[in-house]
Amino acid sequence: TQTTRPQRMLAAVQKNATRGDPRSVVKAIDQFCRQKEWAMNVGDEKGCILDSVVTEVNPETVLELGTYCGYSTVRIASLLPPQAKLITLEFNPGNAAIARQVIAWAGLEDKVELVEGASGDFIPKMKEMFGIKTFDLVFLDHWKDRYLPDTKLMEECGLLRKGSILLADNVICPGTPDYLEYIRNSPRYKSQFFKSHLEYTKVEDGLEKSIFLG
Ligand SMILES: C[C@H](C[C@H]1O[C@@H](n2cnc3c(N)ncnc32)[C@H](O)[C@@H]1O)NC(=O)c1cc(-c2ccc(F)cc2)cc(O)c1O
Ligand SMILES: [Mg+2]
Repeated sequence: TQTTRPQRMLAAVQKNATRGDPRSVVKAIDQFCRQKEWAMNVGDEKGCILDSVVTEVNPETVLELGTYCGYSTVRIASLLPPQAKLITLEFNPGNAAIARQVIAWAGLEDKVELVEGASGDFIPKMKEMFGIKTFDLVFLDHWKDRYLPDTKLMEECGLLRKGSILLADNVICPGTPDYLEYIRNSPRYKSQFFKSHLEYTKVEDGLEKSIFLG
């Protein structure tokens, strides 16, 4: 029977990456996507920008929306301080199952809570489920038309504090026009655009980094 692309990606990790070595997992996925099959990971070019933001923020609490296969989860978790926690939401069960195994191969399962479900259902439950008061960093990489409603939901649920950072993938391609319009014009955010390219291609894309002003 036919395997899925996430399954083939996991097989490449298990074949080419060293257990417990997050950088080798990231490298194996990037090689798979460049040499074998394109996949919608944030990728190596935007991944370096992600790494620099994570390092700068040095967050204790991180929320990732849209785990996919766990590529950005591994990049982020590998840079977190010892007690830090990364909560990642993925509603496709097949993708969640692969992501769990990718995260485990990297040896990062203790830093990551993968929740299988939709962001809209789980964002309001973050406090009760994980005792999280606010998130220091949020990485938005899920359905592009959910960035705006989920940002408003996080505001309403009091999950953002003065200084919380939102980092959004794909603001050019596929694009998140309503989110960009809101976040760039709201007096409650200060935003910065990082020009880059769609993962593994020359197509223009970029990340939007926004700081919540309270
Ligand atoms: C949306 C996906 C990423 C994952 O997000 C999960 N998801 C969704 N909505 C929710 C939710 N509401 N809650 C929890 N999880 C959720 C899903 O199941 C996928 O696994 N990402 C993309 O579609 C994506 C697409 C492209 C892309 C660009 C050019 C093309 F020609 C074709 C595709 C590039 C990217 O960089 C992406 O990130
Ligand atoms: Mg993306």
